[in-house]
Amino acid sequence: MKSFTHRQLGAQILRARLGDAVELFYCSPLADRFQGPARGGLPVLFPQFAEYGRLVKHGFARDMDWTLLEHGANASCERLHYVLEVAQGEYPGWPHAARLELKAQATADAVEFTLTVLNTGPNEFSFTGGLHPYFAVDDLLATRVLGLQGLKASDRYRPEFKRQDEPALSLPDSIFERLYDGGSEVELVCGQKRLRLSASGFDQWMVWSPGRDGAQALKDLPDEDWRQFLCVEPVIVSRPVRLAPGEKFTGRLRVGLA
Ligand SMILES: O=P(O)(O)OC[C@H]1O[C@@H](O)[C@H](O)[C@@H](O)[C@@H]1O
Repeated sequence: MKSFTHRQLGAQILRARLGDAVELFYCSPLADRFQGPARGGLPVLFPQFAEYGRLVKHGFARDMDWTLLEHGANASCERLHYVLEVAQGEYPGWPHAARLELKAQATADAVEFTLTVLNTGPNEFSFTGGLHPYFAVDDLLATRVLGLQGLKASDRYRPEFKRQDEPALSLPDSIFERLYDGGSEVELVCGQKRLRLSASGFDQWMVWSPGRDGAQALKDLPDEDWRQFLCVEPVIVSRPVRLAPGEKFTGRLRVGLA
């Protein structure tokens, strides 16, 4: 089985296939022209989500070279295992030590991503972050996210929005950024493609799309490609995870057919 295309920088999975035919992720065709994380696939965000803190946007883990510990495949399964050891004092502004591991596993009916964070230093620390999948869709404007109904939400561009009342979320052609609180399982529906996303450990979903105008501001994304993906991200934002020395966090995202 061959599902994953990946690279050491950020342990970023660029492509993943579910079964024989379903491409899970969008990845920008311009990615190779730019340094840093690719616009697409599955970036890992740690120890800070976006600009919710004083560190660099989305934290430093996506800009560091991880070590590939294992990559194995047989007829029914493919496995990847990356590790990042962060030594105390290595990253300015973050005086802690941690071992991050990203494991990915593809089988015929699901692809699963597991991020663990182990505090390897002498002091407690807290972090935010998560996984930032760019799910490939045929047309963002025909895409719906189900399973968010009743959840509290905060919307960066519509501060009056507080709760999802409609059963389905549909996306506009303008920039969209909404953080949903809770909800361990959602469905992403676009035409024939129906994906079930199940998360554990992470306790919020960030739904993000740059929209038509936002895409023009992103140099690493062709202007018209904003319609080809939607980010539905299992994250930790509002309630940072605290880890005592020796404690470990586990966050998981499973993607299967709905
Ligand atoms: O361009 P970046 O740094 O990869 O971030 C993309 C987007 O990622 C989303 O998770 C954030 O909610 C947005 O605020 C952010 O713009």
